[in-house]
Amino acid sequence: MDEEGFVMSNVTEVQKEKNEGTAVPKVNKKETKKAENSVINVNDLNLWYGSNQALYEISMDIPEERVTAIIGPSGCGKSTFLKTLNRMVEMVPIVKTSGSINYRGNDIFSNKYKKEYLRTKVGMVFQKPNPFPKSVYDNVAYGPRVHGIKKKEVLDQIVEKSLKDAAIWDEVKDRLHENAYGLSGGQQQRVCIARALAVEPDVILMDEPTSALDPISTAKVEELVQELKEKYSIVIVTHNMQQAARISDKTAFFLSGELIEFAETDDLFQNPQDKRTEDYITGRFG
Ligand SMILES: Nc1ncnc2c1ncn2[C@@H]1O[C@H](COP(=O)(O)OP(=O)(O)OP(=O)(O)O)[C@@H](O)[C@H]1O
Repeated sequence: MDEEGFVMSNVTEVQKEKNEGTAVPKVNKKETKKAENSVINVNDLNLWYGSNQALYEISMDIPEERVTAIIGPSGCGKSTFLKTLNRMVEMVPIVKTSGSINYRGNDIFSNKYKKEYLRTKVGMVFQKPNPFPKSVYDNVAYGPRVHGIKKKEVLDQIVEKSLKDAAIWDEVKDRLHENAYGLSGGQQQRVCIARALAVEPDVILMDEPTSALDPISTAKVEELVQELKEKYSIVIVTHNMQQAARISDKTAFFLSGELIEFAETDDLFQNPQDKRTEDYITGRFG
């Protein structure tokens, strides 16, 4: 049975309705044959917003050059977990954590570790496209300029390569100096991905990057994710289980701040080991 087939057989009518509006053209999921190395190791992570605990004893290894999906009902801690991986969650001053996260073997919570460096290497793409009110060119050149790159030829090369890697070059190459707000939502999201790529990240965190997009733009971003995993490790939060099944290699199911199950995506959807995972993917709750 093909990928859509198995998902449809597992996802009930309730869930189909929830995913309504996501009649996304089929994406060819690229199979990864490489040996699995991990890029981020999370151990016994707990997180509190003030006195409210949002994450409980999370341990998982994020694989290198693969797509990891985070699924689970609203409020289960998906975004919190994602934003902890590059310490953006600490922008909320009441946040406290315990446990460890190592990025390429380095403890990201260590005083010696620079958050700015971490956020360059572990970049983020948000739910709603959020270009700066600047030209397409200046959006993509922003990060490299902050890192001190001034030469026009070098910036030109970075901008072109990043836009090509984000599969948007052909659509914007004649509009580089127009305001990015003039692009469609789907184009803006790919410019935001290009902006993230321009500082040469290693890991890309995506927080529901297609939830504000129409099905065609969603398919383009999903295809792009398949291209990007050749070079980058991707972690994507999605509400949409069909999307997780379409594009991810591994899936983590979160519930009430706990990691319930983390497995190869096909295994998690076809043969969930935990009853709570099964109930969720068959639409019994959430
Ligand atoms: N800035 C914040 N201050 C206080 N509590 C927060 C904050 N952000 C999130 N929380 C709490 O942390 C818990 C997890 O929220 P989080 O946004 O990570 O869940 P989620 O699974 O991403 O939800 P959704 O799918 O609705 O986006 C929730 O109980 C939420 O109320």
